[in-house]
Amino acid sequence: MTVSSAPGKVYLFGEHAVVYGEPAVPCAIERRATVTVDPRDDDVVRVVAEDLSLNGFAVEYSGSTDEHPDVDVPTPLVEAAMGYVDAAVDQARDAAGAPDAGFDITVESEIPLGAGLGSSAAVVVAGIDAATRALDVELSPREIADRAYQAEHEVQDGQASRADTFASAMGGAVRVEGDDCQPIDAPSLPFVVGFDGGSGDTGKLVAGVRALRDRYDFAAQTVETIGDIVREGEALLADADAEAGADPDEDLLEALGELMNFNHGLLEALGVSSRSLDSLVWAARSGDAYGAKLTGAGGGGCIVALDPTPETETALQYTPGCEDVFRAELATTGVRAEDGEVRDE
Ligand SMILES: Nc1ncnc2c1ncn2[C@@H]1O[C@H](COP(=O)(O)OP(=O)(O)OP(=O)(O)O)[C@@H](O)[C@H]1O
Ligand SMILES: C[C@@](O)(CCO)CC(=O)[O-]
Ligand SMILES: [Mg+2]
Repeated sequence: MTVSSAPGKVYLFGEHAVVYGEPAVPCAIERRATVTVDPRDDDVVRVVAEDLSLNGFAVEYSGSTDEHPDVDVPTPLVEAAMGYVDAAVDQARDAAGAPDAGFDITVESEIPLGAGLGSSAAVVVAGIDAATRALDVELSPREIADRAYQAEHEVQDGQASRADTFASAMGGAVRVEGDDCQPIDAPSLPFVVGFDGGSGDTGKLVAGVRALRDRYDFAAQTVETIGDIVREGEALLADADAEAGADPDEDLLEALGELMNFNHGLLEALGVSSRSLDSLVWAARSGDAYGAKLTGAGGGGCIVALDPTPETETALQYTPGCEDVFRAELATTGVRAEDGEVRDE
């Protein structure tokens, strides 16, 4: 049996624009998905994913998505829901040259689904690591990131960047621009996450931005301007030259917060915010956060704010429609074995 975990993430800046080659800075956070894999003697894949509740049903099915799942919901819904796990299994089989490998898989996760915290990337990254190790293949975190990106790309109909999967596989703060993915040094940023209880469909939201961008030059320019915000933010982080994990100074937080606010405004213009996300963003700002923005694909789910004091958490807790508030620590480790195996670096 192999067990692997991988973290979710928040975007300091740059979601959506990163899909079109602009840079982005996602940061891995200490909320993890854990995948347990037991190899089988046959070619069946059996997945237990209790968090995956469709119309109130937990999904458990056998035989990859080719066989009829044992739940009382329409097959296309289950197929859509299981897409990421299936894609991770395909990548692991491919990496091991074992197209007929069967597995019993259990997915457990602390990351709300479809809420902008990268649950899909964490499940895919942890799934590929656990399933390849179950087949006696050890991939480096970069190789896992690359395969996890292929999986997300496939499930999201060709509309995915490397950002979520790279952050989840490597941990820490990272910078992604097209195929260029690098870890970066960032101070310990005081992230506060507010969750509206909702979710958005990443593939659909990305398709919506693409349509706007194809239709209007000013939407294409908006995407480029998000890239400018990211470049400005990176320069601030580089100038601050803070040691990874050090406490950031107030000037840096103020400047980063201003850029986050600007970034949120442009995401809103691109149609990926929502009434409740906007309301959480404004609650965080009135709670004295340095800045606040939606994180991830949007449509519903989470916002991220910067505040070292408890004020933003308190303001969010008292905001109608806010289901959960928590402080998100930077996850310094990306994908890792939870079964005692030590990775060769
Ligand atoms: N615990 C889980 N068990 C099984 N599948 C999961 C789990 N968590 C996430 N997934 C898969 O990931 C999908 C959600 O991915 P999606 O990309 O829409 O949102 P996200 O990754 O949480 O947010 P974002 O991409 O905006 O950061 C779920 O529909 C499911 O297919
Ligand atoms: C919206 C998006 O930029 C981030 C989703 O967390 C999509 C992607 O990068 O694949
Ligand atoms: Mg996702």
